[in-house]
Amino acid sequence: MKDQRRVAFIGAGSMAESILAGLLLHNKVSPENIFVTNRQDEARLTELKEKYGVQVDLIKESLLAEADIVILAMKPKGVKEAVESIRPFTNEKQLFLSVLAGITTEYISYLLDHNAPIIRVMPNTSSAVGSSATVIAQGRTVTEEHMDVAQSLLEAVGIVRRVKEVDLDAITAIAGSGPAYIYYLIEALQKSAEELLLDRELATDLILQMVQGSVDLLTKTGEDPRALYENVISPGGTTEAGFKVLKESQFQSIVIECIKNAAIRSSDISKQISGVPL
Ligand SMILES: NC(=O)C1=CN([C@@H]2O[C@H](COP(=O)(O)OP(=O)(O)OC[C@H]3O[C@@H](n4cnc5c(N)ncnc54)[C@H](O)[C@@H]3O)[C@@H](O)[C@H]2O)C=CC1
Ligand SMILES: O=C(O)[C@@H]1CCC=N1
Repeated sequence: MKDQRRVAFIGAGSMAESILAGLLLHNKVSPENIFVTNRQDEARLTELKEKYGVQVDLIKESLLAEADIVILAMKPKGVKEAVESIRPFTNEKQLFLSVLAGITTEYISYLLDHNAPIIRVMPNTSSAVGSSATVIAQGRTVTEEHMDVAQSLLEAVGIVRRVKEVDLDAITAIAGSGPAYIYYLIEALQKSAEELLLDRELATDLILQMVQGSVDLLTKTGEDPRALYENVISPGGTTEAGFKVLKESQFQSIVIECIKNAAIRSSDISKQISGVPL
């Protein structure tokens, strides 16, 4: 069902665009009810207006006056300046969603200086095609009804799970940053195909279907990844030869380190910017 609430995006970068594109693609909110602002980049706002038909304005007062739901989508380091710039035009009836990595609901509450409900959200860029793996976590003054509103809105851009805010650093590292790691792996597969003199277009078609098919098999069988990769490895065969290199270079340990480092960064952002670790 279409949501009649008016949604204002504060920040007009790649994450804001992914979410608004997903909301429009799934007809969840009409373009007349989506308002977008940013710090000062008028050309970017015009680009979004032309591409999606959304309402844009550099002047935050009129934009905020119209909004039922405010989505904070600037970089974490810009949160103080951004929230201070909108604070006079906000009120406790508005529902705030923050997609900012590492920024706690308590800190946003402190910046707003009132008790508006704030839900911390961690989506990913697959929102643009309705395939995000999104979580929502309840801030202090958030009710179940607010959570239902956020869930229903964000389900237009993918699956939504409710979690505790304390788990956000780990989830940010896995599901928020995760697409970048998967694309990096896909790029490595493309580079291998190139070194093996395969046609790039053919290789890309095969790689993408292979990745998609692997996810489909996992999902449809409910098997452990281990059972499925063991099925692929024929003794003395090609996969075993490939795996030898992965194991020698401790591929899984490297991935685990990568995710832990991203989670530490999320927690460090909290400490550096808000000084209030959760
Ligand atoms: N890119 C991603 O895959 C994901 C990003 N996020 C979070 O989304 C947020 C935005 O990330 P991106 O879109 O990648 O960044 P971006 O750099 O593409 O966009 C940031 C936007 O915020 C605007 N902005 C900066 N200061 C502002 C101010 N004072 N008032 C209004 N707007 C202001 C900028 O003009 C720009 O439009 C970050 O906090 C990030 O942690 C969360 C999940 C995934
Ligand atoms: O790299 C970042 O900090 C953001 C948060 C998750 C994905 N991108």
